[in-house]
Amino acid sequence: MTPGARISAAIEILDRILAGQPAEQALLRWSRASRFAGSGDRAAVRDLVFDALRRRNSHAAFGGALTGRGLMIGGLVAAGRDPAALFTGQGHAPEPLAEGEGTGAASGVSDIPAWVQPLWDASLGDLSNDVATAMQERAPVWLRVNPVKATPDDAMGALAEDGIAAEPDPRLPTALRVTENERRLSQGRAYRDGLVELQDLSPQLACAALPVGPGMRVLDYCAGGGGKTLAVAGRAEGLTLVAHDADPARMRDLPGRAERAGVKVRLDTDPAGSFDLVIADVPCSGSGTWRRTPDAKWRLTQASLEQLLALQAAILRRAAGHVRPGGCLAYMTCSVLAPENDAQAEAFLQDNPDFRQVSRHLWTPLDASDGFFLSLMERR
Ligand SMILES: C[S@@+](CC[C@H](N)C(=O)[O-])C[C@H]1O[C@@H](n2cnc3c(N)ncnc32)[C@H](O)[C@@H]1O
Repeated sequence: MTPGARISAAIEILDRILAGQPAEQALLRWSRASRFAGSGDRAAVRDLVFDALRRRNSHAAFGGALTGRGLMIGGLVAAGRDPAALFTGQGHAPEPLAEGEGTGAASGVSDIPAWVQPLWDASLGDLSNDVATAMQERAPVWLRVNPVKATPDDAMGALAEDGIAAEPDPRLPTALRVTENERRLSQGRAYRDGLVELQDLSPQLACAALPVGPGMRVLDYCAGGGGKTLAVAGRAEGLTLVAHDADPARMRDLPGRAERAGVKVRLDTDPAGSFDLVIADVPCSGSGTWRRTPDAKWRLTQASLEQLLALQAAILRRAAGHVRPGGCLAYMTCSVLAPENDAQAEAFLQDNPDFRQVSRHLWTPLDASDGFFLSLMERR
C-alpha cells in the first residue's frame, strides 16, 4: 500500500470508531476486508489510527473536523508535514484538500476528555500537564524477566539471538525495556520458553514492592490473565498461589502461562481460608494506560466511572475478608485518578480500623511507564 492508501484506510477505520465501534473491532473488520494489505501495512495503519486517538482533540483542531479525514490531516500538520503531498486523490490516496482544511490551530486544546480534565488536574496537581503530554506518545514495550527460568543477562542474550534489543531499568534489573524489534517478540525464543513475560514497568515495580516471603499463601483476587500472580510467583520459594476472578473465563490463559513460566498456580472460583497476601488488582478506568489504549479514554463516561468506583469498593471489602491478621492487602489500579486510588483506600481504612496503610505509591509515565497505583495495607 502507498502512504496515501494507508491514510485512506486509517480514515475509514477512524470514521467507524467515531461512530461508536470499538477500535480493535474496527481494525479487525478493515483487516478482514483488506486481504491485499501486508503485515507492514496493517502495523502502519494501526499506528496511524492509535496516534490519531491519542491526540484526537488536538488533531481534530489542526485538521478542522472531528472526522477520520480531519484527524489524518491534523496529524500531518501537527508533525510539520504538508498534507497536500499525500492527499492527492491519485491511486487510493484521499481526495485533495478543500479550502480551509488543515489550517486550524490547536493551542490550548487538551487531549484529555473535557469531563475528565478537572479530575485529572485535581488528581495529578503539578504533574497534570506533563502527564497529559506524555499520554500523547506511544508507550514503550517492557518485559519482565522470569527469575525461575533466567537471569536478566540470560534473557537479554536470548532476545539478542532474535535480534531484539532490550535494556534493564536501573531500579529493577528484571524489568527490560525493549529498544529494537519489539514486533519479533511473540515469535522469539525468550518469550516462547518463558524467560520473559510482557508486563509494563509500573506493575512490575508495584509487584516488587509487595511483601513476599518463602512459604507464603498469596491470593490474587482479580487475577484475570494472571499478570500479577506470575510477577510474584518467582519472588520466593514454596509459595502457595491462588488465582480468583469473578469471571473465570478471564483466567483461561493463566494455566498455560504458568506452565510456560515454570510455576504452580491454583485457580479457585471460591477461595476459602485466609492468606498472608491478598492482591486486589481491581477493574478501573485504565486512565494510566491511555497511551496504550487511547480508545478507552474516549469511551469512558461519568456513569461508567461511577459504576467502577462502586465495584472497586465492593471488591476491596470482599478481598479484605481473606487477609489473615498480620497479613497484607495490596489494592492496585492502572489509573491515575484519585477517586479510584487514594479515595478508595481512605474510605476502606475509615470503615476498617483493623487495617492500616503501610505504603502507597502512584507511578506515572514521567517516572515509570504506565500510570499505576498501589496502596499496601496491613491487617492488625
Ligand atoms: C484489572 S483486571 C485484572 C488484571 C490482572 N490482575 C492481570 O494482571 O492480568 C480486573 C479483573 O477483575 C475481575 N473482576 C471484576 N469484578 C470482580 C469481582 N467482583 N471480584 C473479583 N474479580 C472481579 C475482572 O474480571 C478482571 O479480570
